[in-house]
Amino acid sequence: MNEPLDDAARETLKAAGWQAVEARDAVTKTYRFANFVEAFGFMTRAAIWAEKLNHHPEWSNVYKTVTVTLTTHDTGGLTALDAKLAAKMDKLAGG
Ligand SMILES: C[C@H](O)[C@H](O)[C@H]1CNC2=NC(N)=NC(=O)C2=N1
Repeated sequence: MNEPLDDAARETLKAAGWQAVEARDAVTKTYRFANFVEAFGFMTRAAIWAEKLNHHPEWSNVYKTVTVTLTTHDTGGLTALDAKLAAKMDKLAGG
């Protein structure tokens, strides 16, 4: 779980719309929802999963958009935990 993410898993993230962040080993995605309640509902559900996985996003919300950055702080880069949380968030966002 704590090894750097392999190339295949990085490709999977890219294909799912997660973009590489410049100057650090992280990925980012902006979700756009119908309204603020949908956006905040997503964050609430994602937060419960993040706590369950003990893996937490860097994120921000402006009205109906939620911008998420994922990386593993303990290792300073992407790991399987980020791939797992990314997939979970995509599912919760309906994607
Ligand atoms: C002690 C605890 O397991 C760690 O601080 C966890 C909590 N959540 C985390 N979240 C993320 N994104 N990266 C981490 O390295 C991390 N570490």
